[in-house]
Amino acid sequence: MSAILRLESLSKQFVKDDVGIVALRDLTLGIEEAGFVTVLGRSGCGKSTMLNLLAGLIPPSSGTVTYRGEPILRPRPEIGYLTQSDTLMPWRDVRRNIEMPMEIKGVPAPRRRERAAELVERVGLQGFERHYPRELSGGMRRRVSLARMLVGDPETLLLDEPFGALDAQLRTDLQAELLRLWEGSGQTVVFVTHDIEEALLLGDRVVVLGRLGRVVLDRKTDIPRPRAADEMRVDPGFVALHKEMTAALAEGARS
Ligand SMILES: Nc1ncnc2c1ncn2[C@@H]1O[C@H](COP(=O)(O)OP(=O)(O)OP(=O)(O)O)[C@@H](O)[C@H]1O
Repeated sequence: MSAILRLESLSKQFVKDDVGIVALRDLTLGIEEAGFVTVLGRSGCGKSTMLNLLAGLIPPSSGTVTYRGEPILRPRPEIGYLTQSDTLMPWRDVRRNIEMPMEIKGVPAPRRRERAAELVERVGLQGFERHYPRELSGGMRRRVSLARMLVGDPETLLLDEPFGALDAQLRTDLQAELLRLWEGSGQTVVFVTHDIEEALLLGDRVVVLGRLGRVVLDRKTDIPRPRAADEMRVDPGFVALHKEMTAALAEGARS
């Protein structure tokens, strides 16, 4: 397997009030280029810590994280990261939030405008360019965050429960939009969730993490796309995978 991202014997320990908290212990995982991998795990098993390490936001306590064979020591422009909570700037409107990564890179204003307009269209926010985050719904804010992540054309996308706080219908819509944006793009996606159905509907490979990031199950799913949730729920193959994931999550919580 040619892994674009590789975690090798990775451990992460935090220190809080002089007490060590182990978040990940000895995690080894390779992520293939252009694939859609979902990482499934209960709350607290170290999923966000793993993404923060992949994003180069925090250093490992031991072990290595590499991207195309190079150690990840700081955030890289090739890797986009969509965190669980909103990090939009409240004082910037939609367009200027989307333009922000380009501003940091020093892209000239006309090019920024043009690129932001493309992204606004891709995520379906036409007409809202001059709105501020507080004037948008939760789903729209997620779209802005998605657009801001995509604006620099990252090769790899890290998404941390990006649609967790949304209602079921909106979540389904945004999942479909994400797949539409990803399909044929050649981008590598690592999508973290604690929802089994979401993991199976989106990923081609599901990695189930247990306590301290232990890999309990690592499974290629081979479910043909498109995958409609209502059809999948009655599909025997999907139901069997769902059961397998449920058992893996339960096992991960035990040990
Ligand atoms: N900055 C930090 N300082 C101290 N402890 C931390 C820090 N970040 C994470 N932890 C601890 O590391 C463990 C793993 O946390 P992490 O956020 O990675 O889990 P998670 O699987 O993403 O959880 P959730 O699904 O609830 O977001 C937890 O015990 C958490 O309290």
